[in-house]
Amino acid sequence: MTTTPQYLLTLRCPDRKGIVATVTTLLADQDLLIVESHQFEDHNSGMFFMRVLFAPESCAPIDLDRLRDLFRPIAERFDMDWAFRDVAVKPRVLLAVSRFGHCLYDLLHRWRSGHLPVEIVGVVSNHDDMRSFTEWNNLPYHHLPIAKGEKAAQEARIMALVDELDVDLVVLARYMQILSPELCAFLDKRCINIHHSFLPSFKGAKPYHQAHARGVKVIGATAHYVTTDLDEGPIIEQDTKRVTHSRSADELVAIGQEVECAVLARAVRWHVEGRVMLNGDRTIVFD
Ligand SMILES: Nc1nc2c(c(=O)[nH]1)N[C@@H](CN(C=O)c1ccc(C(=O)N[C@@H](CCC(=O)O)C(=O)O)cc1)CN2
Repeated sequence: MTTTPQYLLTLRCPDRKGIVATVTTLLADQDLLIVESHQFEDHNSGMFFMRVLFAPESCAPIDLDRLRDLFRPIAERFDMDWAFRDVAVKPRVLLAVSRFGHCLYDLLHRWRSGHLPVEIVGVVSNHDDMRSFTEWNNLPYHHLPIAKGEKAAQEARIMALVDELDVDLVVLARYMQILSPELCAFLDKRCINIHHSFLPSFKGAKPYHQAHARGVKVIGATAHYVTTDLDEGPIIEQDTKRVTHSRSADELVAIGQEVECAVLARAVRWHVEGRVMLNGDRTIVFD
């Protein structure tokens, strides 16, 4: 059964009268039907954000470059940062993992079940633990260990892989290495990490043990874009789970894994569906 082609417009610009009217008039003039539309004005920054999913009335594919040419004068008039994309073109995703596989298993299950609109092009790791599971999923496994003092060389191989595989998004699915400022800059706005705490609490490598020592009654997980400042990147999604005094640190680890998987999967899906827009050090999520 052929599905109607769908396209996405995302934009941000200084807020002023007539943005929505002008954008939707152009789409209507081109016989394009709006399927879903979200907009938000940030009073503090005076910036306006918009996401429009649209489809051709004719149900026939459109010439996206022609639409871009028609839209460009509008974008210049409103000083927009904008992008059109064909929803059928799936973003190419590279997953990164260390020893804990729960987020990797979950993402690959959702992908194989058709619940994640991406093309997973491989898995990279500084350990060999997840090779068999990855290759069982018919995906290439790139084992890039970090020899003492060789972090820069290992990161250079990661950057080369990202270019070779034409990767649109790197997902740190419990990749337990701190990325250098150079790698963060190379992956700017296209690298999502799952941190196993309800940020800003308990940054660093062992948040569940920190949480247990603090005696918290709620634990959680946070998906965020990766920046040089550890666990400080713009937050995309968070969730929590109540816990009691009776839980050991290891039990918190087990309870938290469920939350990590759900939070990371939502953040990745929203990112690849163009539902996440950066607003300074924060995000706007049109879910
Ligand atoms: N530049 C960034 N790199 C990474 C981030 C980030 O936000 N910015 N997030 C981490 C993931 N993470 C927590 O979510 C995390 C990973 C690793 C560590 C850490 O201290 N690692 C040690 C080595 C630990 C080991 O070998 O097991 C280290 O790198 O020296 C803290 C937090 C991913 N990277």
